[in-house]
Amino acid sequence: MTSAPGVPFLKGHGTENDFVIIPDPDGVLDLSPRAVARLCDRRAGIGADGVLRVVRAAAHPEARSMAGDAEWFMDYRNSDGSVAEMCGNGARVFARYLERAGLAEPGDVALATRAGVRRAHIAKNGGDVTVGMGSAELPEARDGADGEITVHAAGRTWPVRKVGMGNPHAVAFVADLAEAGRLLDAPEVWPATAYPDGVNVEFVVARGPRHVALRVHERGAGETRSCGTGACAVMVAAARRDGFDPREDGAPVTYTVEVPGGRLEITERADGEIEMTGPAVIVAEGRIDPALLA
Ligand SMILES: N[C@@H](CCC[C@H](N)C(=O)O)C(=O)O
Repeated sequence: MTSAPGVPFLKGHGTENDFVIIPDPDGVLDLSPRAVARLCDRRAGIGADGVLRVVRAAAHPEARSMAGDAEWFMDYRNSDGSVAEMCGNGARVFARYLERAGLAEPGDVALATRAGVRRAHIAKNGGDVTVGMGSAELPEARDGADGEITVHAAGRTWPVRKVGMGNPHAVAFVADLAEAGRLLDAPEVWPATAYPDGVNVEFVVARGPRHVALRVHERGAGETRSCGTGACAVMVAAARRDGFDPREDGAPVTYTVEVPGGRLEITERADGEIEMTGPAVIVAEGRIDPALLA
């Protein structure tokens, strides 16, 4: 019996942030930025916000040092082919893939990412996945000599809170999510020097006590239906705005973060660690025509 031609893939999503998953345990695939962009093209490719390549940590130069702590490396790429440090929704879908492929049991699994080792907990029977997202970096809102950081979209301007979740975020509180307009282009953040490597921008409204909703424009992907790291950045910015700081309060705080594609529960613990819980679904699997990867 001969095996079917093409490169195996799966398609999955977490709160409708969708991914092409490519198992490549030995790290032999040459996944160029062009190939990633073609895979993610919603008309000429499979279509996705990003690619999750599943590589044994020991087989990847960027992850080898983590191989003692995590067997699998999440090689995440944005839909334009660029590399990002971390993807929160992707981490849940990655864990779900490991479970489905028999590479991890329901329960705890460690994942190597470019932002470091992250620990996930996979609930039984296809239930939610929780990921330990690390702690947030919250520099002062003011950016040194450059003054206040602002974001501009649809002819309006808002101040932003700068938050690092392994990757960069600019969080703007708005009165209405529609104020940001259609977000066909990346919102402009000033000064550009505040984010030398580009930025993910979140617009946020309050929905109730410890309950917010967001829209996001992702670096390298455009407006998406959800962003896990973005939701964590928003949760921390909202918590500080509401007067919660678990490290000082000595008590955890949990927020519900609504995204266009669903909802996430996010807790900041007293030690600063942020835990995000949400769905992770695999919807299809198949084979990629090698011409698409050329
Ligand atoms: N959708 C992701 C974030 C993906 C990376 C981001 N676009 C970046 O370039 O930093 C998430 O769920 O966190």
